[in-house]
Amino acid sequence: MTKRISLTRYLVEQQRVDGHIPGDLRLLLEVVARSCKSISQAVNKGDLGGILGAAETENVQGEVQKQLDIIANEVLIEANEWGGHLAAMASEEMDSIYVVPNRFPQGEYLLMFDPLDGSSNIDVNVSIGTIFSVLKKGNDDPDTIEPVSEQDFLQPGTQQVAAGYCVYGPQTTLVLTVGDGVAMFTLDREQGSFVLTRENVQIPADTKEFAVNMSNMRHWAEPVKRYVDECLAGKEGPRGKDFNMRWVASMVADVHRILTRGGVFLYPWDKREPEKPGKLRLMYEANPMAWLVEQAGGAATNGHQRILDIQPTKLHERVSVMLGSKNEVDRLTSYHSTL
Ligand SMILES: O=P(O)(O)OC[C@H]1O[C@](O)(COP(=O)(O)O)[C@@H](O)[C@@H]1O
Ligand SMILES: [Mg+2]
Ligand SMILES: [Mg+2]
Repeated sequence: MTKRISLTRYLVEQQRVDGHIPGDLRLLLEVVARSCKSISQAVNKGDLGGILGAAETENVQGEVQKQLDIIANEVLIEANEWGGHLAAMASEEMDSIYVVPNRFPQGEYLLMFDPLDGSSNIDVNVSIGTIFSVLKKGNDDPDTIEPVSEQDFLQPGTQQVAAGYCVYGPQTTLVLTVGDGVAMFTLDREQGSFVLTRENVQIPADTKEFAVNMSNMRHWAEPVKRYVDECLAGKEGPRGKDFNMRWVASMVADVHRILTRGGVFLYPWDKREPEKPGKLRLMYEANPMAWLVEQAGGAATNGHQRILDIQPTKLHERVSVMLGSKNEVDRLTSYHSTL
């Protein structure tokens, strides 16, 4: 029988044997994983838990919140605030940062999350997830301790010390990187623990599968139109091969498929709201996914710049996203520089 490695053991090994993460970060990630387990339980209850449907509120982005958006946000805040490893948190569902109250032990990390990604899929029983990213508070000098502010969060994705997501689908799977490749853990519901099921995940450099919301095609910029047109032209077109298309409308599920079997995911800028760089949020959607994809040998760009190099200017900053199989992302980048 093959040895089962729990998430806890994997993290201990990352800390002790490989020296990749400090003890504080390990404990923080365990709390995040426990929160995902609770969210998974709430998600699984569905109608039985009375938690489906919209809440009567909007988030800072003007999107109608679902009850589960709010529940997942509360689970993450409540579980993490007393853990002792965090200075502050930020979420898609909160206008500004949440500073850990000083009645709780303080830590040096900053946790950001999209508590429930793919909200439009909650009520129709399609995969959804939680995305998270961990940064270190910039100022470590104990003599000049300043209160944590939004400014502390505005670090490029290259500064992440851990990132991942948990997808609530037919299985609940937590996917994680601490900068040492990508590992996947499946929730064993009977045992109540995450078990390592894939290590050293690799995205093939080439693919025949793309993911994009085609209904927006008429709004896209020329380079994206060209790329998708060429995929659609199939064997008879310049690519000389047929492509398949998938669009779950939950970024977690689409990225999970790409990490599992390759592909390319696009949520590009479009002219419906030309002043916004894109729909997805840089800090807690694009950055963690971009790091996971790069750690698996793929690439992630906004068309002009590597996503992880973008210097954020605000917490809820948006970004155009193209990520996945490296050769496809490189092709998209080249189309942006020539058109
Ligand atoms: O409905 P659209 O326009 O295709 O958008 C789908 C995209 O929006 C998102 O749902 C945004 O996430 P939230 O549900 O967290 O707002 C992505 O997960 C997904 O890729
Ligand atoms: Mg989201
Ligand atoms: Mg969300």
